[in-house]
This record gives sequence, structure tokens and C-alpha cells, in this order.
Amino acid sequence: MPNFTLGPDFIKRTREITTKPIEVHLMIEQPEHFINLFRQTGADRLTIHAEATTNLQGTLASIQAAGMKAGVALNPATPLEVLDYVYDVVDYIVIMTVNPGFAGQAFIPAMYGKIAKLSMLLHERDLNIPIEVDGSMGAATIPKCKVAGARYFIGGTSSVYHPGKTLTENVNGTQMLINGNN
Ligand SMILES: O=C(CO)[C@H](O)[C@H](O)COP(=O)(O)O
Repeated sequence: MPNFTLGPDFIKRTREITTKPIEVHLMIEQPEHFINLFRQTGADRLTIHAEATTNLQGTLASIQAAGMKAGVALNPATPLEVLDYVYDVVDYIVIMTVNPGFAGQAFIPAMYGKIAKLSMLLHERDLNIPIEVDGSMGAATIPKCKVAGARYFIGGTSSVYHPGKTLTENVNGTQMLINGNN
């Protein structure tokens, strides 16, 4: 039985104390086996990795059919072409700006160009699919990712859990970065 760092029970308890949307990012192989499990937790948005399934189109379509928003995440070395035939079953796209696995890694600079290229591709296809970025999102990277076309930013140790400041200070500072008031 696979283990989850923050598993279904954690999400269920979180659902009980907030009405805000809950996004779950599955960094696991064969996520198609876990769609129903996570739907039952009350998650609103489910992200899967393009590299983790041989049935990307079907898995994204199943997430939508289960009533959740479907997100696809791409590791840094995964080309944007994997999205070519799934745009119609994707609600948001996550560009990993570090390799998955650990907090506190260095941002990979080539990802600015990848975000900008994806933003241009979406514009050319007249698709309004938001780009989310995950990995080392902080003062040095959020403004540049935003200029490149990112709309959502995953908070970690580089932003909302930055050591040395309170959670409130970090959240306020991150919101200012995202809103461009820095
Ligand atoms: O997905 C992740 C790692 O797999 C983390 O969300 C991300 O790296 C957090 O970034 P940081 O702690 O550097 O701000």
C-alpha cells in the first residue's frame, strides 16, 4: 500500500475547517488508481504528473468527470509537447521549476523560458488555461515568473514558510509579490 506524506485523512480534516478550494498535487506513479480516493476527501483540484501515467488523457478526463478541476504538472525536463493532445481536458498547468521531491531546492533558470513559451502557445491557441509554478517561489522568482505568464504560485520555504518571519508576515509579503506591490 503506497504511503502519502500528507494523505487523504489530512485532506478530509482540512476540508472540515475551510470552505476554500483545496488543491492536491499527486507526485505518485499511476495516479489513475487514486482519483476516487481523493474525490472522497473533498479535494477541489487534483494535479497529476505527465510523467507518472501512460494514460494522461484518460486520467485527466476522469478527474474532471469526478467533479474536480484537473491539473497536469510537468517536470523541468519534460517538453511542452506532451500537452498537445490534452488541452481540452486540462483546467490548469503546473510548471515544476525544481525537480520534485524536496523543499528548498534552487530554481532552474531555464524554466522562465518554458513558462513564457507555454504562455505564448496558450495565447496562440486562444486557450485560457492558467499556468501555476511550483518550486523555490519567492522574492527572486515570483515577479519574473509572473512576467513570463504564471498566474498561480506554490508557497513553500521560499515564501510562506520562510524561516525567521511569522506566517502572517510571510503570507503578506508573498501576496505583495504576487500582486506586484513590491
Ligand atoms: O513541490 C515541491 C518539491 O517537490 C515543493 O512544493 C517546492 O519545492 C517548495 O519549494 P520551496 O520550499 O523551495 O519554496
